[in-house]
Amino acid sequence: MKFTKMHGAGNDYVYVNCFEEQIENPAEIAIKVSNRNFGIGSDGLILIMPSDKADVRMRMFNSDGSESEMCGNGIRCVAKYSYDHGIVTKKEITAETGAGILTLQLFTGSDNKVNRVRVNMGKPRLTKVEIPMLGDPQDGQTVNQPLNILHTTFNITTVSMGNPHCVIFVDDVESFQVEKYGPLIENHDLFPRRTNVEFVQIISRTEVRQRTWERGAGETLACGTGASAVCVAGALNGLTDKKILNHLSGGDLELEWSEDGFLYMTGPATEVFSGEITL
Ligand SMILES: N[C@H](CCC[C@H](N)C(=O)O)C(=O)O
Repeated sequence: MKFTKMHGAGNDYVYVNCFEEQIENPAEIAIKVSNRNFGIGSDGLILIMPSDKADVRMRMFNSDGSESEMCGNGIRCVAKYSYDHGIVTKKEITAETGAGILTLQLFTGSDNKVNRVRVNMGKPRLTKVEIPMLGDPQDGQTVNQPLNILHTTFNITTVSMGNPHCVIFVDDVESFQVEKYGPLIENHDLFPRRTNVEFVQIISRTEVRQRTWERGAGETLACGTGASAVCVAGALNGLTDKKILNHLSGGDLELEWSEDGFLYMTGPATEVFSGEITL
């Protein structure tokens, strides 16, 4: 199988060009190639596919083999690959994802290769049914609600960007035990399809620092849908403005929850190397 290794702010995936390759068992391949000792090493597998609804289609699989509806860092790299390798020739393209058809603006460097992408991530979904999460649908949005984990009470705000996110604001994110609490919340009964978990320290009304425990992948260096959810959660809680700079462990993302209701994410996309692997 031919592949290209790419990352968005350190959130790294193995990409397969399915305009040229056919992948029969993506979940199994995701587990195998993601292994950082016995495989290629990545946070998961992303397929770049033809679409009859958009310029390209993305399917995304976490390192545990589970498929997600959307991947923010991944879709920027899909756009980069598609332009750099001639699948698309325009600098504004559409991509079919599990979260709907998204519009992306591509920015190139002096080498005419894409290095930054601005994604219209769509509108955040805020009802319990849309997250999805248990609870009375009549209760409306989940903003700053208590959740007890191991005798500690966390105040959670839940947002879907097509995939579920549970956002928790903490005083000191660097010292926070992400690996202790992340999996307990990811797999909590409250979330029938599990959830991604974002731990966020407010730096100012326009700047935050985020660490992420991802559904199906563990702690990653960045999470684009998670950063989008954090932008929404910060505004809903009155802690941030609707346009923020998010410092993730692997790099920075710019987020804006615009007046039109759409969430815009802007960030880097980097190609590391290409190769071939016998599975
Ligand atoms: N683990 C996520 C998918 C990857 C999201 C993240 N890598 C991003 O950049 O949005 C989930 O199962 O919903």
